[in-house]
Amino acid sequence: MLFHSPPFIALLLCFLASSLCLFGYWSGIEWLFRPQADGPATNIFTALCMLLISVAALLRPALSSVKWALLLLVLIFLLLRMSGVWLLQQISTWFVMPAVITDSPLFSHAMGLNTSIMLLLLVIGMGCQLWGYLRLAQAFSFVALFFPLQALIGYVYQIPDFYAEMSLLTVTMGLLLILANFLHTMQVDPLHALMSGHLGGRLARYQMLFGFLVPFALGLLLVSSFIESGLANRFGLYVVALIWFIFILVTASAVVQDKVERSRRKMEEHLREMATIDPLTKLYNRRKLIENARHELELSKRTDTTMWGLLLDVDNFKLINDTAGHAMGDKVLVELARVISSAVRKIDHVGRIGGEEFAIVLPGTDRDGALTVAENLREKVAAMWVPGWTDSYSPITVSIGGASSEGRVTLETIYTAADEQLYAAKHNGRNRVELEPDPQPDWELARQN
Ligand SMILES: Nc1nc2c(ncn2[C@@H]2O[C@H](COP(=O)(O)OP(=O)(O)OP(=O)(O)O)[C@@H](O)[C@H]2O)c(=O)[nH]1
Repeated sequence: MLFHSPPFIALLLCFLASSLCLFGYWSGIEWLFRPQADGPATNIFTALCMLLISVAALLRPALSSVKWALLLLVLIFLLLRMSGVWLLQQISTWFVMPAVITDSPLFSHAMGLNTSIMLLLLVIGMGCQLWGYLRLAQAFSFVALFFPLQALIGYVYQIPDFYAEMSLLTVTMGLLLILANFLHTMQVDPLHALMSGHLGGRLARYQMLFGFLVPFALGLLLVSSFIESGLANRFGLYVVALIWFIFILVTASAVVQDKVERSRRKMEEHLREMATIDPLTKLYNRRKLIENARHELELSKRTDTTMWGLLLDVDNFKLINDTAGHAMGDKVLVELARVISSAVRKIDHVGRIGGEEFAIVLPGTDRDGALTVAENLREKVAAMWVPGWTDSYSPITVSIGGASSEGRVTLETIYTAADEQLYAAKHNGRNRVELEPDPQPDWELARQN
């Protein structure tokens, strides 16, 4: 399961790379800490800091005090390095390192300044992350990205000033830690907007890719002439600045676009809700219920099953309005909707199709099932408690009429039959359920006519 988590893989790789690097120092295997012969090496403290940071990030969130302690240790190393403290250089000589390394003219006690700044930004970013300031954490990682990116361009363009003492190994580990930090803070903007699956995000990702590749590739074509003219440094800086500028521009536009898209989606959702949901009871409105019922009818024809339709009407509802006011009537309707919804199955459809009239569609149900549901509903409504009405006046009751889809082809005929049963329930004294005893098929009705 852990291997499905990208930050875990990035952190593990960083952990392994830094461990191997330290092992290289200990065992005298130079290529483990100096990936290019005669090129810059990953300093022993850089490897140690990378190791501590990756361990801190890999630890479970519950071990936050250990995480803080490790980060603090790294911070102390970095501050000592940046203030040029002699002590740090001395400490490195205490490490048991083969003389072949320490005697080499290429051996350096000091971590490169660009590496120190990158690590400092990463540590601060991780601290923000632990504190819960994810956006700030992301911003620090974003700025930290500048250093390995600049070094990488330096390596490709062969401008030593650009990578200075940052080895390719340090570049890789730095990129892995930045990637892990990004993945940890993915749920907040601007990264969230950049990674969004919607059009804005997708477009921004392409823009980002080309915004990097195009200046980078053009620079690669032109850099040799600049090296000859001695202006390679300035040209390299121009390319890095250009890439950075494009990154910022694309990120900002992705955030704005994402915001616009989010509000558009919200509006669409609102409109869809308005078109299908009854605002008072939050049940389906008449239109949507009819649409669902038609769909269920077609399905029942295909699967050769029976569907039942119930019509439910509040008894003497006018009395509630006239006695306790319209607001009380609304309150009763809302409570009624809650009771009906909780009394039916998830696959049933409930809608408010008129003032105090509700309809329930019961797919795959026979007469006994429909009767059980209808009686259960009637009883539940009669036991319903609405403060201000049932405690002062009378219980609320409903009349229910029902008809089945058996032998019927259209929804209208089911509705008419159910309405007749509802009328009968009202006529026979209210607070009653009347279901058609023997649904008459259309062809029989036609024959009778
Ligand atoms: N509070 C409230 N009242 C509504 C709403 N829609 C319709 N009504 C009222 O519901 C009442 C329906 O009254 P009638 O059709 O006479 O039915 P009834 O009083 O329930 O009588 P029976 O159905 O015969 O038992 C009317 O007074 C409508 O104004 C609504 O959304 N809120």
